[in-house]
Amino acid sequence: MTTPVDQRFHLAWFKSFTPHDWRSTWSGSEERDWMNGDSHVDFLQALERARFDFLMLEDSLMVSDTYAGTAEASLAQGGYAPKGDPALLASMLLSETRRIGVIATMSSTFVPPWLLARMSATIDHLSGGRFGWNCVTSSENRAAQNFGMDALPPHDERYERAHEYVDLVTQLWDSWEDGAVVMDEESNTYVDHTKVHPIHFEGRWHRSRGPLNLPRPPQGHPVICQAGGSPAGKAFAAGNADVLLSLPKGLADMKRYRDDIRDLAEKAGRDPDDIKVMYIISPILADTDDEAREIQAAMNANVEAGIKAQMVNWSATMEIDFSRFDLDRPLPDDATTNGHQSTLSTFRRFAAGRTLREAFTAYRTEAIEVVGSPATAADTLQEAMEFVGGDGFLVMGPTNRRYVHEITEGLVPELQRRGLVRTEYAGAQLRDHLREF
Ligand SMILES: Cc1cc2nc3c(=O)[nH]c(=O)nc-3n(C[C@H](O)[C@H](O)[C@H](O)COP(=O)(O)O)c2cc1C
Repeated sequence: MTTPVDQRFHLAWFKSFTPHDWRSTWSGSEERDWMNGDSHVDFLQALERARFDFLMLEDSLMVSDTYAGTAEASLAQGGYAPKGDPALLASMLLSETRRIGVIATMSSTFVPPWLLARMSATIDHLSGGRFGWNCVTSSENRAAQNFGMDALPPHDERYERAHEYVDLVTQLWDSWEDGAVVMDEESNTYVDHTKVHPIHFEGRWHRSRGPLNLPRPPQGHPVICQAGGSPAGKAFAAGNADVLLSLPKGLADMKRYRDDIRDLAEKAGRDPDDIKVMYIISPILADTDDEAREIQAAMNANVEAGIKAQMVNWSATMEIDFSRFDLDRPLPDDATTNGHQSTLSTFRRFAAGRTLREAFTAYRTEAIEVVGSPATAADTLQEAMEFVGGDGFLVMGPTNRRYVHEITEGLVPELQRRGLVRTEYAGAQLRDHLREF
């Protein structure tokens, strides 16, 4: 008898702790009240009812003034700042849910490793093992200047430092043996000191004596997430991450990217099945395919506003002033970044032979277009996973309640009926969800 192949894939959502969708007709009180966290709680509970693996909270550590040399456009847009601390929000959200995981972004370039190890271990304890760290090396000199540096270290050096950083953080998590807390009243011993070890870490970039001052986290090591796309970024991710957020476009690229990561992981001595590659989607859903196409057309109608928003956003992450460029000419060859290099190189390939206006009009962050009724959208996702081989999708879209429910109450039940996503959590911790299939 042959065992049926488990076709299931993973679902997660990407969000910022910002007034995310404040311009939408359907944002409700979110535009004013986002800072108290309540709407995020509702949002995460909806994702948990739909049995998502996790919510990923992005972060950046600055107010950008790259676009036209002023913070005006960036602050007016309200997309990059204001922004709250995602790890603190994660802690609140996890206390209001029971099974779903939350991954928060923290920078290996700016946060001292001992602090990061402690904060993530604390949240992992508070949540019974449902926390993850999105390990980024950060992308902006403006952020570096908030931490007393003149500029960021160069791109590839940041990944070298990050390798060492993860090694150090992992050793700190392991500095308490499992079972160090004995709570033995007879010998009046809460912690057995022979099971708690300094690490005496002496690296090229980082030093720490250790040990950490709290027991090993429930997951041992909280889940590590990464989104590197450059050669240095991919090597780092393949060696260290449990889950990858990726930017490839189209089925062939998606498959190539995943195969590449799995190869690199194997070369690093890891089981490739321990790494899940998630692809970005922004489904446009409606009762019928025609209606969904109409919504898409209406969304695309305001081209100029969309281009401006994209340029302001990328000016912030890449620290390239896109306002300098003539929209009716191609992207200049000398536009380079010390920030998101793979994002720029993907866009450069896409923009070849197009004016900037044409390129920005046609470019989408999503890996594949998902437009239609829940059944059509489910077909698209199913076919993509059959072609690529796994591992799942990261929804990046407006987080007003209406859109969230279209996904969680419309698309997900359709995927569940087809046996393509889970209907119940099998495990209690975030890594259990990721390794369930
Ligand atoms: C889905 C996704 C989410 C990301 N989130 C963040 C983030 O929250 N903070 C950050 O500084 N960088 C973030 N990045 C940028 C990545 O860490 C990385 O710098 C970028 O993908 C470019 O890869 P590279 O550094 O290897 O060139 C994200 C990238 C992707 C694709």
